[in-house]
Amino acid sequence: MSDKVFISELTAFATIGAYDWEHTIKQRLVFDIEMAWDFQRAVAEDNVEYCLDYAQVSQKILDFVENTPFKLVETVAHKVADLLQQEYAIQWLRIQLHKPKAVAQAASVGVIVERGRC
Ligand SMILES: Nc1nc2c(c(=O)[nH]1)N=C([C@H](O)[C@@H](O)CO)CN2
Repeated sequence: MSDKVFISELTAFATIGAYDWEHTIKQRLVFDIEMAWDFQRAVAEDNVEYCLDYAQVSQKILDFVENTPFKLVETVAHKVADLLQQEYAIQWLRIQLHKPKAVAQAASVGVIVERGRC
């Protein structure tokens, strides 16, 4: 199966950082996510009920990330991957998580987490 749903540049304002001062502010986290999903039934019935609903997935991530304090971007990426695999029957997913202003000289920094098989 090679059908995928993606969410690009999903932006959350989160309490995130390894240092104490970072827990007094909100910082931007940006997610690029790809998720394997078999489109067969959704296409056959042309019905969103059988889709992996990108709007619902986006809201679930934002609700979680914007209401939970984290130290590391690694923790955010792992917990979001866990959340998605618990909530949806996703066989494979890839999350690229950016913390855009964390290194002044870099366009962006962050982590990539991949789960399952495509
Ligand atoms: N691999 C990581 N390195 C760093 C992280 C992180 O979450 N993962 N975080 C920081 C600080 O929070 C930084 O973003 C702010 O100075 C440093 N390195």
